[in-house]
Amino acid sequence: MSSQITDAVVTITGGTGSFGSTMAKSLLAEGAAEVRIFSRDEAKQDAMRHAIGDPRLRFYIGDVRNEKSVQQVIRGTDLVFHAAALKQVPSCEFFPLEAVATNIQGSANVLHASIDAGVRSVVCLSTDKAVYPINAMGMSKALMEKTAMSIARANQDSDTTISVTRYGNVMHSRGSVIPLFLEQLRSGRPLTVTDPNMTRFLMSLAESVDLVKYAFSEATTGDLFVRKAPASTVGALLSGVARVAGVSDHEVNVIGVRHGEKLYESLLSSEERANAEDRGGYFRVPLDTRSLDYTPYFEAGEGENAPDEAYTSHNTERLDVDGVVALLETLPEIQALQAGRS
Ligand SMILES: O=c1ccn([C@@H]2O[C@H](COP(=O)(O)OP(=O)(O)O[C@H]3O[C@H](CO)[C@H](O)[C@H](O)[C@H]3O)[C@@H](O)[C@H]2O)c(=O)[nH]1
Repeated sequence: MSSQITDAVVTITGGTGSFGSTMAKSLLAEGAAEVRIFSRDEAKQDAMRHAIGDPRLRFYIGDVRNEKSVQQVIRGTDLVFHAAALKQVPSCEFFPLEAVATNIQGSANVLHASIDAGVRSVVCLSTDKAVYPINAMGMSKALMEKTAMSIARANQDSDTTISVTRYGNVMHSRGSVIPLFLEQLRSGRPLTVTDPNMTRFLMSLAESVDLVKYAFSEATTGDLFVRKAPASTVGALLSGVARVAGVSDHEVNVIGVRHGEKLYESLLSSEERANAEDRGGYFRVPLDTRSLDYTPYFEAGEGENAPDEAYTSHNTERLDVDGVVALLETLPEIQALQAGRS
């Protein structure tokens, strides 16, 4: 794996986010020749430049919607991690065409530019919200996946391997529920809980970086990878967060399910799971290589595997409060919080 990174030129689209900066540090530590950060916001780029301070880190202002800017950063690149996206459920709900432009059309720009430039491998980041999508963010990510797969199918003889990774909620990510609960506990406000029985997959940022690297080193073009992950109810998560914060007595305010929100998430649909290869810690769903012959879709059966049960946050390994606490205590942010208290 390292040998593929050593001396490589890597582009990370949407590279100033928490995924991008963690991945960039890891690539630099593994001996990448150059890591190109492609994003829209010069202030975030400046902050990252100061925080990491490595001359091999190069910054490109641009937008995945703008083909020219994408072509410019990708020229001369060996590997691409495509993380740029509109990810917030409400903003995509209000502005779905913006999600189409960035998440679907922008991804197509990245993929075409990568093939044209002879990039070795492109990994596109997707989300559990793309499975049985109910909101515009998930729908646009589902279509990004389909776009990636159709471009992979049409370019199987090219030098470029295209793959997709899907992961669920990243614990303690910006704007997510764990920092919100911590802030509510710190300020003595009631904890706002949507539905204590709702479940979510739990994954750390380090694990999401591992999944993307796994896809990069293992993929045949058109593969989709999912990392198996435990889940918990929001009720158990809340109790776990309170315990690591050292708060035993707190008020809970049940606010109800938010717009566009599911009771549980799925990482694999039932059809995908039936066709998935179980690789221990990961599932690999290979490309459906059917040609442009429409007949098998409409008239003939193909003896495919019968649909299995979907892989969801309701039926994966379920952590109780002790399990949630053990997982939380592996996060650097929680370790810093606990160190500050002792
Ligand atoms: O005040 C709150 C906020 C959230 N939750 C619950 O906590 C869980 C996690 O909520 P997050 O907001 O952390 O994560 P979401 O699954 O809702 O989705 C988040 O991650 C997505 C990426 O997958 C998008 O970025 C999205 O906009 C962002 O909210 C959910 O069950 C939610 O109902 C609460 O109980 N109380």
